Amino acid sequence: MLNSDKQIKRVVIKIGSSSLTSMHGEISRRKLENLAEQIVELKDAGYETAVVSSGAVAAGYRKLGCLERPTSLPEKQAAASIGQGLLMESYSELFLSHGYVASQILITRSDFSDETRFENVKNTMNVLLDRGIIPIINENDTVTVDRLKFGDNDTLAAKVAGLIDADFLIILSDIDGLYDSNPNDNPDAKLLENVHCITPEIEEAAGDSGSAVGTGGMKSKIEAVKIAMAAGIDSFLGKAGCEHILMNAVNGTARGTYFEQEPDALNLDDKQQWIAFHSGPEGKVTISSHGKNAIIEKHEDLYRSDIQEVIGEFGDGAVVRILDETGIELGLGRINYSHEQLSESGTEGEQDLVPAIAHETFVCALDFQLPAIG
Ligand SMILES: Nc1ncnc2c1ncn2[C@@H]1O[C@H](COP(=O)(O)OP(=O)(O)O)[C@@H](O)[C@H]1O
Ligand SMILES: N[C@@H](CCC(=O)OP(=O)(O)O)C(=O)O
Repeated sequence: MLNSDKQIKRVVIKIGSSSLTSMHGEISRRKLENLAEQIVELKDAGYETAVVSSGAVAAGYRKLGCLERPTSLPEKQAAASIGQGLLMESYSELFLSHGYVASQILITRSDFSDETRFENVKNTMNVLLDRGIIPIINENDTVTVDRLKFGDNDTLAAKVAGLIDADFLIILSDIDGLYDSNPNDNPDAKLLENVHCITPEIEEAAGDSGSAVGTGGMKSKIEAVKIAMAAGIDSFLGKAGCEHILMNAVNGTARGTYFEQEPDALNLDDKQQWIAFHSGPEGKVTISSHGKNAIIEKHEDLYRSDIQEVIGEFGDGAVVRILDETGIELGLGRINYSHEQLSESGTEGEQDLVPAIAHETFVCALDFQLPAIG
């Protein structure tokens, strides 16, 4: 049940492979029609909707000649290049029959880690949404290498939700919500209807995928929810195929799990979200207890004189991890000096002209559950 009075206008809907395809590696027309009708129901009611759709590999592997979902990267990429086209063809045709235009956006992680490309994707999506188009987003599977992948579309959906300042993230899966333990292992697992904070117990309960086509399992859905929460976006996790699940989800009455932050929770602004989730930190700095006190307790800038050790190589403007004297990670921030400049000694006066890390570019690990950043 959604308790807050927050107005929902812009919604990101993530649809997992199993919610779109049959067990035999083909698009399920019945499932897709049902989903398209539900998205149209939201559009007709005035919601702006962006869809993050998985299913490219699952929809294409059979036509590639594989009997089951392939595991090698080239075969997955080849399957995706078949399946993605088929998926888009179906989405376009179904939405057009209801008077809506669909568009395709394929992105890679490097499109998000490059600030200019990040802005471009954002501007493109905003134009599409403002004009009533339904963007269908997926990872550009055919060109990404494992090391540089988002990896799963759950976290991609949460990052897209943050990118376009969505009000609500709906994750549709083959299960009707988050259970207090993995239902594949425990038949007595109970559905959690409302979650306000991702606790270690929840992380523990979230297991891997139970299906032959899903990839992320509940683990990646919880990672996604953490990203959405940090951006101030509430989420819902429910089962695709249930009647009016999307409309009921935005109305707060659907069966499933609602992830809703406490009203006084801190949120990251756009620039901090980029630092936290997209940048890819390039090095580390260890700071003094004086610096720690300044940036964490007093919310002040950090100066060169507070930096005790520089680890790795980075240019000025890079995002770095900030550690305390004992090596505990305090957070991430944008550094205004290169590693070489920091290693040079300067006079006191020069050191304090430009802060090493301005407080507004600091993302505190104690305030936000920062997911592992690759
Ligand atoms: N605590 C849990 N609660 C619910 N489902 C869980 C949990 N832990 C693991 N799972 C598994 O995660 C699956 C959903 O993830 P996944 O198969 O990747 O779906 P999708 O293809 O929709 O992304 C569920 O069907 C279930 O088997
Ligand atoms: N980009 C991949 C999806 C990967 C993925 O996250 O799948 P799922 O766990 O079903 O949401 C594809 O389209 O096949």
